[in-house]
Amino acid sequence: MPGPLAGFRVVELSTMITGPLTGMLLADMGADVIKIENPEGGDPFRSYGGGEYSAQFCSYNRNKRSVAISLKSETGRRLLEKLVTGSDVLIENFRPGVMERLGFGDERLRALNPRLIRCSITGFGRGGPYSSRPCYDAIAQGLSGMSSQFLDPDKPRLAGTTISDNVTGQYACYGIMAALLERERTGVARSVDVNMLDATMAFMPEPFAYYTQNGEVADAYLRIKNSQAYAFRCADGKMLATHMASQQKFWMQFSEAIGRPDLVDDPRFATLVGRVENYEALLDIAGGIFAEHPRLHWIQRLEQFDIPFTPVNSIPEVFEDPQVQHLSSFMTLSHREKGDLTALRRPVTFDGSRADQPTVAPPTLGEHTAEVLRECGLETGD
Ligand SMILES: CC(C)(COP(=O)(O)OP(=O)(O)OC[C@H]1O[C@@H](n2cnc3c(N)ncnc32)[C@H](O)[C@@H]1OP(=O)(O)O)[C@@H](O)C(=O)NCCC(=O)NCCSC(=O)C(=O)O
Repeated sequence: MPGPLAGFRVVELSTMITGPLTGMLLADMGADVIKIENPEGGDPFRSYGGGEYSAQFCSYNRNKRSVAISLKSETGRRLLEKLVTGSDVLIENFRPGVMERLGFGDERLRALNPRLIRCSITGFGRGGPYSSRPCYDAIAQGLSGMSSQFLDPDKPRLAGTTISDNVTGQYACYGIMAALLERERTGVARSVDVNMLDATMAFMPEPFAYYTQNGEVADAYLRIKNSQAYAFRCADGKMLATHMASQQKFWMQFSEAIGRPDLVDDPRFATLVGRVENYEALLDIAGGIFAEHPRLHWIQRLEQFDIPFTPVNSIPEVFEDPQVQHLSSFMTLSHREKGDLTALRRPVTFDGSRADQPTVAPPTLGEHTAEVLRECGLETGD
């Protein structure tokens, strides 16, 4: 595999999003990631929507190898033992206690390979009153206070995208990278623990700071007002968002762009604080103006006046967006049996080039079982 982590081996015992994302972030950097799956259907994410190659599963498992083997069988245990001995990192996102029951608790792992960096992802940590509960994205969003931050207090909504899961996977990767760097320098391999509750709170430090420093809760509406973000519906029904930021020059240019230079002298809107206080009034005035022309008109006009703005793109529109096309953000992965698949590229490039981006399609269940067993000197059924 090309990439800066080429030569590092990772064993991934993970399902759904958190652990698989962590593994994929390392695989995207060139690590050899071996995902061990329960032969009974594999990662449950595979069968979301039927089949074993769902869009959900494919989003988090490219550039990996899949081994389908029961870790409760003799061969499975021997394989894991060999893999642990020859790997740099082990990622698991089971509930606390599962690794011990499988016979691979901390002490055993350390004894098998003192250089192994073990990364454990849990819902709530390895101890404490909730530690044995099952955890999914919605649970961490609710417990962390994140759900309460979404507008309507009578109907708190979950963020549609799986923010807690994805953020946890990224923090786990951050921990692993730091541990790897330290191990390379000092020879000491540490255990990395990340839990979804802490990760989600760490992702949104502002409401906690705002509450402790100002004694009140800044809800999402207040934050939008403070951030000077506006969304408008244009004449063709399409949405457009602008950001006035804190800079006065953008406000002046905006007033000109919408044909209302007089607003600059309006005392309600003259300062940032005024515009926050009179957010609704400004939204009404500008909203009426945006409703007069289709979105394309406004895109051209706001660009001409150097306003920070964006169309609120639908997912199909993202593919068509000229900047997304310029960045080549998507790539095609080809699988021998499954055909072509469109996938996002790694969002990090080195030396201005995409050349070291690994491009292996997600594996089918057990695609590499025989290959990995052979590499470990084992035969199926041993
Ligand atoms: C996701 C979970 C709720 C799933 O709960 P469970 O299905 O009850 O799994 P557990 O982790 O408790 O236990 C896993 C069991 O599978 C067994 N197991 C695992 N792999 C194997 C293989 N290869 N062979 C045989 N048996 C296996 C393992 O030994 C355990 O058995 P026994 O020892 O016999 O019990 C939980 O794992 C969890 O809370 N994980 C931590 C937080 C997390 O990452 N959540 C998912 C985020 S993704 C997400 O939220 C989202 O998609 O949305």
